[in-house]
Amino acid sequence: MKRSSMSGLEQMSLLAAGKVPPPSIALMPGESYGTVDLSVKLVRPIPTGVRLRGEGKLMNLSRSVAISQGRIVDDSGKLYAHATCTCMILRPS
Ligand SMILES: CC(C)(COP(=O)(O)OP(=O)(O)OC[C@H]1O[C@@H](n2cnc3c(N)ncnc32)[C@H](O)[C@@H]1OP(=O)(O)O)[C@@H](O)C(=O)NCCC(=O)NCCSC(=O)Cc1ccccc1
Repeated sequence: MKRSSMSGLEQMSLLAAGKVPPPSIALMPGESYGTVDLSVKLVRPIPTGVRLRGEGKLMNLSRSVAISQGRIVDDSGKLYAHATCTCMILRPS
């Protein structure tokens, strides 16, 4: 069956992958992060065959928590989905 749009899970995966810049760019050697929360809003179906762009921004970085936002847009800037992600910074003890 030929599909005309992406599933919610596919869109979420795209957003999760696109939660760029990941907190890792702000991490020191030896540090890592774990995703605590990922909130996704799918505002219109994504048709197949459309070129999309994933955009991400690190909104805030505290000692223990990184908050980033991501969005999926097409070439004209039309918004398809956006997400907010909260990650815990994990430091070696
Ligand atoms: C339907 C709603 C949740 C709410 O919209 P509303 O508050 O009623 O606002 P409004 O009417 O202003 O429309 C806003 C934009 O949405 C578009 N559109 C609206 N209805 C339909 C439709 N029946 N079919 C296609 N497109 C529709 C509409 O053209 C407009 O886009 P445009 O400005 O012309 O480019 C919308 O945000 C949406 O489809 N999100 C993505 C959901 C998704 O992909 N989930 C992934 C899992 S798949 C799933 O869940 C199954 C499912 C898929 C689609 C629908 C139902 C079930």
